[in-house]
Amino acid sequence: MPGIISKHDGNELDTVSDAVDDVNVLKAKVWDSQSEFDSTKDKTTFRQYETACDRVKNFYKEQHEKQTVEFNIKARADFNSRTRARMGIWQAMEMLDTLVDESDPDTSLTQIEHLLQTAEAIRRDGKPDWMQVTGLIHDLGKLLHFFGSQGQWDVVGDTFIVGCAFSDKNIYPETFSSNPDFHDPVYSTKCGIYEPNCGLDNVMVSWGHDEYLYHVVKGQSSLPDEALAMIRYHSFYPWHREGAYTHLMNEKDKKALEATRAFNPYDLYSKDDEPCNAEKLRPYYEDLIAKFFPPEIDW
Ligand SMILES: O[C@H]1[C@H](O)[C@@H](O)[C@H](O)[C@@H](O)[C@H]1O
Ligand SMILES: [Fe+2]
Ligand SMILES: [Fe+2]
Repeated sequence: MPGIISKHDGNELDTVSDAVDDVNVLKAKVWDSQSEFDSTKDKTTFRQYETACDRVKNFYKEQHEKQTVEFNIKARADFNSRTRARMGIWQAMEMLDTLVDESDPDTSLTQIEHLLQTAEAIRRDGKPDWMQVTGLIHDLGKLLHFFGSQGQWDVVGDTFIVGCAFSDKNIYPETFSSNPDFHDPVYSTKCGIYEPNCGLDNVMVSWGHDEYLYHVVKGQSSLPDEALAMIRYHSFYPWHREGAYTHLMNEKDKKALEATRAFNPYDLYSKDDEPCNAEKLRPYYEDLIAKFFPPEIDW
């Protein structure tokens, strides 16, 4: 009977794709442990969500409940409907500095510190100019918080895909059961509203600082595609670290994944580096910024 055959095939395919996912997780972990970034650090002390404080736990509970397909469509429409500000990169960094990120268990330093620590770690490893600038700007999308966001749940934190089943590779996966999409007959299926292997350009990654900054930077800088991938996916841990959502990837995304993984250690493990001297570093980074950006851009 065709029904039985297709069900049987489907199950086998699911098992194979789960196995592929598991291999990807292992690869990501091996890659991470071998990454050339500071081998003296104990990397197991970062991202400890089980033992994180209530501030972090409450943040994700709210985010996982409120990031629905409906919200994501509205957020993108709102983004396209207006320009929020016009300013240069350094000014944007200064503006962001007052934000304290509620989702982050690993740093209580200011955002400017985190941006400089990331860029400096990349620079110390002798990586190219464009990657240093990417480190310097990668979290500037958190400016959304000053541009009418509803809270922090639509700005910071790890990202995931909406419109298809929430992966259990997300942190606190049980909290998705409070999201109305969790019970939706289409959104709760493996591919949901998407075609298998449709490519991540064609899916909605939960709205926040990554997606926002990606769109801001794309048309207004000369940064390469790898930099855009690093910006767009740096919070997409279930994908770049845990190997989830591979069934939605296409060929192009393989390069994006490689770039994102190359960037991640600098973002994450620089969080306990010594604080930087912003005014001393400023001339160096202003020169770099000028190589890739005009003096002011639309936000
Ligand atoms: O808490 C952090 C923080 O908000 C980062 O900016 C984001 O990129 C990470 O994914 C998240 O875990
Ligand atoms: Fe980030
Ligand atoms: Fe960051």
